[in-house]
Amino acid sequence: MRPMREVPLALARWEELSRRLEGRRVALFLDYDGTLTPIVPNPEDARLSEAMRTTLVALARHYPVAIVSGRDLPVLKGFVGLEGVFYAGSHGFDIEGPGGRSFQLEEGKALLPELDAAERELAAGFAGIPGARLERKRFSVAVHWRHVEEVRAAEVERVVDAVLARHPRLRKGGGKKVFEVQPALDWHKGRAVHWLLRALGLEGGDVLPVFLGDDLTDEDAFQVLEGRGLGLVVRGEEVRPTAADFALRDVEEVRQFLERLITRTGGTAR
Ligand SMILES: O=P(O)(O)OC[C@H]1O[C@H](O[C@H]2O[C@H](CO)[C@@H](O)[C@H](O)[C@H]2O)[C@H](O)[C@@H](O)[C@@H]1O
Repeated sequence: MRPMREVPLALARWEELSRRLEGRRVALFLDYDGTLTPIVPNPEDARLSEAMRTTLVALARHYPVAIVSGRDLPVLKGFVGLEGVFYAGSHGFDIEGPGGRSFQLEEGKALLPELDAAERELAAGFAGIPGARLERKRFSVAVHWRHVEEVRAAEVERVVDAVLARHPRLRKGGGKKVFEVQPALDWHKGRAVHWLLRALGLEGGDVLPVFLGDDLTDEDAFQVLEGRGLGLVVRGEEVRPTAADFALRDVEEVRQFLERLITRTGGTAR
């Protein structure tokens, strides 16, 4: 891990980066919010731009592509809406892989009634906090506090912690002005990337998995790929430490990076 600002910018170091791709079969794993779409005030407004959609269509012709997100799987598929791309929702607990193969973590399914109970308790707890908003995904409940008054933000976390104290088999994750209440299991985006690589028959040493993401939950994937693949962090204004190898400044740089992958000479198509 190193400070975000010390991570070299991918586009500025393109020659060096593209040498690491040479002779390898590249597989792409892309986060959604903050990576393919800019962060916006309301989750339902985070729509893919036409430019990014066009880029993804071309990308998927050249490389295996999976979108790995904290979003609910059906919502994610609806937003992206592309065939020939694989999808992992609920932070990797709910996957739609190649050949119609799907995966839902069994231990996670067993905890769904507990998640339902926590969701009800969270809703009751937030009744008195204007701006707090719940977003239910199959395997997690996002507690958005972006629209909560600054002075009351700590109250949101207290409600989440109180609910979790009654549900020790659930845990709290973090993100951009959001807490995620999810099964306390050893499963995350990095494990989902492994599952997808296996399902795609891409476990060999000639394969280079490349993960692009902007948030804390993407760090699990960067760590899993350390020494094995490449991690690119979309850094925005953030200053936290990261395990990523390279950085991109924003969503537009993500698109430019993906375009370079499409057009690079000697690229290893699938
Ligand atoms: O793993 P991701 O694809 O990055 O999803 C992470 C969470 O993203 C969404 O929330 C965040 O983006 C919203 C839209 O820009 C923003 O309004 C919100 O404040 C952010 O926290 C999504 O709503 C969550 O379900 C995802 O887990």
